[in-house]
Amino acid sequence: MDNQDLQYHPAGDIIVLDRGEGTTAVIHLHGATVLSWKCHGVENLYMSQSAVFDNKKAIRGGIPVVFPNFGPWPLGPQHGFARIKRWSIAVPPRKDANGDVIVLFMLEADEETLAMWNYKFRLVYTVVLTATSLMSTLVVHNKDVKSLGFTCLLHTYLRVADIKHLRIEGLQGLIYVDKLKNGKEKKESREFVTVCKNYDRVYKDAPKRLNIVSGPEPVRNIELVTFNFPDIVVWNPWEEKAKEMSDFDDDGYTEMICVEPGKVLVPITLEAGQQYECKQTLICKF
Ligand SMILES: O=P(O)(O)OC[C@H]1O[C@H](O)[C@H](O)[C@@H](O)[C@@H]1O
Repeated sequence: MDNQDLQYHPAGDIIVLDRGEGTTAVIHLHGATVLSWKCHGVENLYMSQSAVFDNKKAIRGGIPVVFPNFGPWPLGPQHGFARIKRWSIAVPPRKDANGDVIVLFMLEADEETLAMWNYKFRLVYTVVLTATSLMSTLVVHNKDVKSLGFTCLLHTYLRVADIKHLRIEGLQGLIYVDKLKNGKEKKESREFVTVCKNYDRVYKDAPKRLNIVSGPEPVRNIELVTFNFPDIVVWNPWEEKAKEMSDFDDDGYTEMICVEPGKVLVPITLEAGQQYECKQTLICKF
């Protein structure tokens, strides 16, 4: 997304973090969705050209926040409501002594969320832009007098130069749940995970560091470092499914991969007053 595109959004919806030298992040208050993360002028996130910005639908691309449920849900919309609620700015963007830019967003229970999920909660989402990284920290607070259970995930759409040259390093030996085979479990034998078809797998107990490399020119290498996100979802809809989604470009699957750190296979239970912190750091390796 370039700055010109931002003109299409109503004023006040968009937060721009600018660290200088072409390193920027753009965040939409709808879902606190990170729309763009550029490192020295190079965009690292995929945003569908057909994404809908109506402050209703989840934004197709960037980093939507999934809470309180990953996947289909009897109580509300797929992937929960956090990605389709308007977040508030808890602390406006500011630069720290290193020149890094930090902003904090907040989402709390309201009439609409209580009607589908009857728990008082507070989410605090911190985004930090450094010279080479984008850190996203989600803290879930139980503000209720009863315990609550949830799953959560950062639905990170990475831009890849060409899906044919993608390899994800660090998943070898892990058990994964294949969502396209009725949740069948299998062990990942490959040193580098490649994707050449509709792909929707949840890797269990993933290591805290993964590399997502794509090429050929320019070679993109993103390191993903996680905290309290034991599961990694890898998703690419491929050609046929991409065409079925009105907000997904027909050929978009060739230039994206979702690598989504989450806590999705075993829900978290928080007692009254407790909190859970989880974090992803994306590092641009040159
Ligand atoms: O279309 P959405 O609701 O945004 O979901 C997009 C995708 O999200 C995740 O990656 C899930 O594992 C997929 O099963 C799902 O299709």
